[in-house]
Amino acid sequence: MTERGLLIVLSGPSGVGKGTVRKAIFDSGEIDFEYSISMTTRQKRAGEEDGVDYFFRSKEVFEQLIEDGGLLEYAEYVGNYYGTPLEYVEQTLSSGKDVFLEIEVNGAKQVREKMPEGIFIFLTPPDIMELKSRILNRGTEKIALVEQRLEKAVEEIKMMDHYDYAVVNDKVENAVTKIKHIIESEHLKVPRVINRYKKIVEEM
Ligand SMILES: Nc1ncnc2c1ncn2[C@@H]1O[C@H](COP(=O)(O)OP(=O)(O)OP(=O)(O)O)[C@@H](O)[C@H]1O
Ligand SMILES: Nc1nc2c(ncn2[C@@H]2O[C@H](COP(=O)(O)O)[C@@H](O)[C@H]2O)c(=O)[nH]1
Repeated sequence: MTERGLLIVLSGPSGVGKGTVRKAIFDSGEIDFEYSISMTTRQKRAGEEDGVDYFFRSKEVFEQLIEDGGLLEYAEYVGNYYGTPLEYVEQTLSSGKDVFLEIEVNGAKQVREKMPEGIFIFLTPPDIMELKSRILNRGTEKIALVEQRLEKAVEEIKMMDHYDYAVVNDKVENAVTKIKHIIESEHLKVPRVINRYKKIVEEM
């Protein structure tokens, strides 16, 4: 039987750098995982592509998927829905590949309840002013929305103690190194290693 992949959940306030760090880990080529593309009802930003950055769907389609049980988790975040399609996550983990989720805290809490074997990492900014300047510099949100996201951020940072690991994203390379170590260590945990040996012995 194929060993189930590892579920890696990266949370943290909007603008902290989750996407930047995840892409840098992937581009390093040292850690293999599949990124779970989320679904959202928010408007596409300039440069974003459907099926790459998100599955951009209407509120009606999203609500139907909730009703059909098609989401592993979902949350409403500053006026829009965001959620993780269940089938992709389940199939990919079953095929033995690691899956990486990049989601906000309420969604992560739901995943913790359903898949407690996952690793839950909280990415935090060095301070709130740095977070504000990252969101502003990204230039994707109007000022009123930046303020709303910052208010959310304060609440989200208070939920850090629900996570297994906390990583400060001061410099991208520091956060990348730490998260790579976390993932590598999880793969070295005894139950996983025993499983791997079992498979080798069975194939002998
Ligand atoms: N360590 C860092 N130092 C300075 N700037 C950073 C750092 N990490 C990310 N950034 C910048 O901060 C901005 C936000 O990063 P990014 O979009 O990756 O955040 P995010 O957490 O994925 O946001 P969201 O949750 O809203 O999608 C980007 O402009 C990115 O280049
Ligand atoms: N609970 C979930 N949160 C998600 C998901 N995909 C993204 N997100 C988070 O939403 C906010 C806002 O994202 P943005 O793209 O509008 O800046 C941010 O914290 C994302 O991480 C998801 O599937 N579920």
